[in-house]
Amino acid sequence: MAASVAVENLNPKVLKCEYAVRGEIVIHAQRLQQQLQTQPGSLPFDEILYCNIGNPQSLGQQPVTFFREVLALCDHPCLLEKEETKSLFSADAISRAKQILSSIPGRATGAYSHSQGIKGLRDAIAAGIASRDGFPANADDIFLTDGASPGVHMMMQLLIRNEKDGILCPIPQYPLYSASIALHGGALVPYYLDEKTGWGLEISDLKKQLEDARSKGIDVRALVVINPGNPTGQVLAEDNQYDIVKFCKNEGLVLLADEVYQENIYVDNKKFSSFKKIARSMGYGEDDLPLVSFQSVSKGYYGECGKRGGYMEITGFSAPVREQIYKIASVNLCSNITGQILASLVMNPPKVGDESYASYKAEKDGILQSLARRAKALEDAFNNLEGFSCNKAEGAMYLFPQILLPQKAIEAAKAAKKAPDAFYALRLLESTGIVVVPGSGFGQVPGTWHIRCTILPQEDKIPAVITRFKAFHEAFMAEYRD
Ligand SMILES: Cc1ncc(COP(=O)(O)O)c(CN[C@@H]2CONC2=O)c1O
Repeated sequence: MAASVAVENLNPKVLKCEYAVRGEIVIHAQRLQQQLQTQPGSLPFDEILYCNIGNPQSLGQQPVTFFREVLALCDHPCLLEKEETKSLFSADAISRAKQILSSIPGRATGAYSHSQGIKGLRDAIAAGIASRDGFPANADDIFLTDGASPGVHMMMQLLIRNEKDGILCPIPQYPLYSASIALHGGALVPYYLDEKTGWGLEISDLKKQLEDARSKGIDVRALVVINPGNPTGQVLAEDNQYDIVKFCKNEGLVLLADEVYQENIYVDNKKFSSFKKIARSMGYGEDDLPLVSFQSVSKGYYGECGKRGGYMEITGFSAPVREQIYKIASVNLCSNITGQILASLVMNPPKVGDESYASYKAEKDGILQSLARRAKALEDAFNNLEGFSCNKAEGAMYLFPQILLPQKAIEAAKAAKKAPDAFYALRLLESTGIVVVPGSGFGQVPGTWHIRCTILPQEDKIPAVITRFKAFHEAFMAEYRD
């Protein structure tokens, strides 16, 4: 009897979905890692260096002490009754844990919470947003989520009715968006970031793509903006943000603002401004623009990917629509409480005068300054490789260099039935153990080839990464130079 479940009879939306950040190159890397364990010395390298995913703590980054102190105390409240705790935990972590527990019904971190998240934590996050932006924020607009990803899925689920509903997405884009649009059966409407202008976003191109989609009967519902950008690392200029807000308002689009890298800014001439702040500073209020802002505990200087914390702040939607969003959130009952607590800490870190402020600030600055140095070192190294051109990583956690591959390499890739950048990434992995993601996984201007490499290997490993990468690339080019 034929298998009752086979690829042939699965949901075609699942089959259409792709997520390259953990795709074929990573799966091959995991096989090689297995081989290193069972057959040491059998490969031309002794470790796999995962530069495919923005997962800082998997590469040695340490968590922020204050955040972990508070989480530990919240998860084991009886510690707060013990005298010795005062010698092990900072006074402000103890008081913050008590404050958080008092906002949790029954002080029970093991209980389901409100489906938008614990009200007291949402109050704290709203206060943090207001302090960041200088404009009010409302706890009832906040939905705490298990990372930003589920929030993105919820909004796609809400907005996409059928294949005629389109979502404007940047190309290159973080493939959560293309994957979620595919899973929900919608249409991805691309707008190209301009590599020549440092991945700038041209409103004229947005307009052209929107009109082109509408002419084909696509009802474009929303515009996704990732700022700072993944994989491109650009930080939008404020005047560009003003234009984007105006565009969404004029065209009746929901603005989906992915701001998970808001703390990852490495250049002095750019700073992060939330789209909420931009919209409010333009005088746009609740009735002018439907805006969803996504934040996460996975990035920044905290890098707490595995704790699965984050939120979406929803403004500019009518009460009946908000009820539908609440209903979707309620189906999953609630997000995990540890992630909720951490999201409230990330948005309300120690302040000047707090006992932990000095150590917290030293940890935060140390991590961000090191990330900036690593970004610069890798950017310079890539720009010194034949055929590479790499824009500056102004923010986020990635470099996305373009590679001019020789025709012979492109033909070899074709013979291997692989995209040229995937062919390159596979050869890089097999020669050096370095795992990057092919640009094909993010989308790129047709005929151009890129790779995405994180800036996350610990700083003392960066010279070895550069040396190994350079040696591989020189050999690859010698093999395939036209
Ligand atoms: C732009 C962007 N949005 C949302 C997410 C989802 O994060 P959480 O669900 O963890 O909050 C990521 C994760 N970054 C992926 C994961 O690591 N590398 C990446 O490109 C991201 O880069």
